[in-house]
Amino acid sequence: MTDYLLAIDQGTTSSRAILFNRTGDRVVQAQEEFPQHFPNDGWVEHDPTDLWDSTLSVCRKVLDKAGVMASQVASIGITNQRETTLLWNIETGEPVYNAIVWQDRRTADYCKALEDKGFADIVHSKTGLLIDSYFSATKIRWVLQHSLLAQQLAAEGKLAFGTVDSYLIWCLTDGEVHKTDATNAARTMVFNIHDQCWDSELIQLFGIENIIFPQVMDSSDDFGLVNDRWLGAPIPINGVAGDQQAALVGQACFKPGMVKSTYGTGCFLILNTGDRPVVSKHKLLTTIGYRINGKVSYALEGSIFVAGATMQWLRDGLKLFEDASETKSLAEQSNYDNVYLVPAFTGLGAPYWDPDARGAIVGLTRDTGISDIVSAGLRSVCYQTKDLVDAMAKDGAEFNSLRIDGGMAVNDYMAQFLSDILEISVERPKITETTALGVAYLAALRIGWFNSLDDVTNLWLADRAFSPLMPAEKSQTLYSGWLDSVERVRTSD
Ligand SMILES: Nc1ncnc2c1ncn2[C@@H]1O[C@H](COP(=O)(O)OP(=O)(O)O)[C@@H](O)[C@H]1O
Ligand SMILES: O=P(O)(O)OC[C@H](O)CO
Repeated sequence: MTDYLLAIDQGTTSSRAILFNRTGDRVVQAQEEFPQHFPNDGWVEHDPTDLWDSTLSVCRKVLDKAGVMASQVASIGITNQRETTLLWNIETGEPVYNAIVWQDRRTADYCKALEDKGFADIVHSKTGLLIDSYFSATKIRWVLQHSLLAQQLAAEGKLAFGTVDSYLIWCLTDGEVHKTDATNAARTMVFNIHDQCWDSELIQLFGIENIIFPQVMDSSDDFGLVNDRWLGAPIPINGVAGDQQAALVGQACFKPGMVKSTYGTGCFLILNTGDRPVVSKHKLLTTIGYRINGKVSYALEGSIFVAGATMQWLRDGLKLFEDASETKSLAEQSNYDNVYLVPAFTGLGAPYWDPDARGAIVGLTRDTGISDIVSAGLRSVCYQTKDLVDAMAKDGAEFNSLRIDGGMAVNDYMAQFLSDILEISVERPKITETTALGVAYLAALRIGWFNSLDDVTNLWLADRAFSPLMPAEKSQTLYSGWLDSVERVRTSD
């Protein structure tokens, strides 16, 4: 009897596997962190072997812990950090360079030059994205320019590109399958989100021809069989989605106007816009929410590069506490409102898009203490969310509740302050690992465990709702202090 779904969540700082049962309950979970490499200012890399080894290891661990055999797993779903770029030999699987991570800013100058030459409109109209080093295309170009092996393989027609999902699918199927899904493809800056195909004009613009791009599938589809040597049985892969889009599914945001915000390493606010790709005038991204049975649901996205990563920096860099779970009680001890932490460690994302900005702590006085800085760190995530919500409002999207999830969402101080600053209700679901849950649902849909997305809607359960408690006037004063602080670190308009 195949009673389980295995969700793989390959994130920026850790790989996780979660085993779910038929009703979407989490049975067992395993997680492994892996090293981050920062070879230069603004550069962030992962060793592809770490991504693969940690993924395989957590899959084996969950099966082991649960006492479940691979033959009892009906299907696998893969969700992943998006945009992160890998290039490998399609015949041997040997990567030609480290994975260049979404946060990496090494191609910022090249992106600026493209903008100056007037290419922003064509890129935006085809991909829904702004020209930025965040996305895969210019990372691919960088590897091609700096790796002789990559050039040689490209010339021989053997150089494969993929985001993390494709690389893991390639590894899991022992090189049999080179596929991705539409949500991941939509983050590469060479995928036409209207025609649903790789765009040859953009591929030429970025000078990344002669590369083998993965076949683009629905998010709920057939992605091949895991080779039985890895887990002990040939399990099919039936769900694939970028982690932020998987969270949209896990949060059951299926109606146009529904919105979720996921707080992991970064924070990503995604609004479902239905079958209509909405074009932002305020530097938000148009992207694909999910594609099921060939039907695309579009979304509007605001991307913040640093959310939970601020907590990691306060813990590992400043050594202010030992565990992120201490931050709630620390922040509650703070009596100061005027300390602001602007976590622009790798520039600022939406709606500023300023890759050269760097972080700052503003408003320090002689008696500022650890609790004030921790509280400023948690609040910075809420202020940044408000930046996104305001940008969406200017684009005509107003909403009166927001569903939150991700590692940071368990923090009640953060959730309450978020509600206060946004002046709307903030809802937290019972399962905050909605990313893994979402991709498990996508797999379940494909294998017939669910008939439609309505089944997912029926499973969504609230844990707690937070309503605004702060007087609106105070909330607005605090936010204007944030805007002033951001102005101090910005390098461009
Ligand atoms: N109780 C907490 N309060 C605040 N931040 C937290 C808490 N628990 C975890 N985090 C932060 O959440 C992040 C982990 O979330 P996760 O969704 O696993 O991220 P990712 O998928 O990006 O690796 C870390 O950056 C961590 O610092
Ligand atoms: O690793 P996360 O959860 O912060 O997600 C990373 C995003 O997918 C980057 O776009």
